[in-house]
Amino acid sequence: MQALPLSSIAVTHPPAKLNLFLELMGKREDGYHDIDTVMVAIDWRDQLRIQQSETPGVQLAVQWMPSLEIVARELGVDPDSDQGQSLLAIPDDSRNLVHRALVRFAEHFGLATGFSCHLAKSIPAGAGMGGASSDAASALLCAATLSGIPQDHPDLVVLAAELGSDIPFFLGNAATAWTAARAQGRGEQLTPVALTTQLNTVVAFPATSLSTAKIYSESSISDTPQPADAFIGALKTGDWGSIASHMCNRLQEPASKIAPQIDEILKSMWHLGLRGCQLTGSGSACFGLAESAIHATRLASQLRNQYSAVQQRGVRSDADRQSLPTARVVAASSVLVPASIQIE
Ligand SMILES: C[C@@](CO)(OP(=O)(O)O)[C@H](O)COP(=O)(O)OP(=O)(O)OC[C@H]1O[C@@H](n2ccc(N)nc2=O)[C@H](O)[C@@H]1O
Ligand SMILES: Nc1ncnc2c1ncn2[C@@H]1O[C@H](COP(=O)(O)OP(=O)(O)O)[C@@H](O)[C@H]1O
Repeated sequence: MQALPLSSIAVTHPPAKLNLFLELMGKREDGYHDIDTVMVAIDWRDQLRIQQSETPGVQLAVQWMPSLEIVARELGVDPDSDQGQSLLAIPDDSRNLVHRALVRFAEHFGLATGFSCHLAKSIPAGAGMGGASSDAASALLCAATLSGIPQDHPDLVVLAAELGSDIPFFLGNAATAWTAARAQGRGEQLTPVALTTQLNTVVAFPATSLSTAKIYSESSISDTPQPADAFIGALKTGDWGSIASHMCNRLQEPASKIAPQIDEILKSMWHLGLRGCQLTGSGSACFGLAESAIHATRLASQLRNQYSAVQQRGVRSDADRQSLPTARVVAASSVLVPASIQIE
């Protein structure tokens, strides 16, 4: 394969993920936990545009979609406040996983050229939705396409696992078209899981970001950890009620101690009729399953109305925020077709 001309732009739409099941199997000596999790990619997506540049190095520009103001309003935060900054300020330097992924890619493959990219964020950060990991996996695949390196080059998986535990899942989702996968080890040992039905979810992101490392450090391991087998059995039936009743997330307890609004949001989701309501990953986003895509859209709109009523009453103190949380709410389905890379 040949590198594409420098004028080519690779465009793709990295999806978010939800952890339908997450159990902690044990603590490891390297500071990580052995986990058993089942993740599904959903159609809540960022947008990434990458072009090669003559000079080495990575230039990254980041913005929110549809705009910073609209996302801040949905979250009920002032974008200039400390809370707004902590939720909405996405790094555009080497702290961004896209930047790190492209630098590692260029080093590893000995490229003389660099990359210039534009990342439009929609997936909340620090939400347990894997947005940064998905962006990084897409960046590796776009860089490979532009540089004439096959998408199934085995070194890409190695680079992905070095960059973060969740990145191999997104690489597999985009490169080999799986929608759901079981992830074991620290998250990098993947087995695709066939979905027999589309899952329809409502996802709510409370206006708070949680650190993955902090949530793991506050977690505890059950005396009798349950592997994902029974959950995967339920998933294979395609019956959303049975799937919902086998879901669990061992990180929910430590996350809701740090962010009590998680419990409030889960309660309001349950009252609306969503099932299997739980935290995704290390949070703070919560989700529940709905019977159909239409049902999910209707419930998402009802939930959004509840939270916007809270915002219109002008509730702003921290205590009020906890008892009457605000959240960004989206109806999202499991993706049937992975994000392709278009060349412009
Ligand atoms: C919890 C999960 C569930 O899918 O997702 P998120 O909530 O982050 O989206 C993942 O395990 C997160 O994976 P990822 O976000 O890639 O984590 P990493 O960057 O590899 O690790 C961040 C930190 O989390 C802790 N960590 C991570 C993974 C793991 N299996 N055990 C851990 O103890 C470690 O302290 C590590 O330093
Ligand atoms: N491309 C990116 N998009 C969003 N956040 C990023 C990105 N790269 C690095 N970050 C940083 O990583 C943090 C967590 O990323 P995210 O994937 O949202 O976390 P998680 O899924 O673990 O909750 C963010 O708070 C942000 O500071």
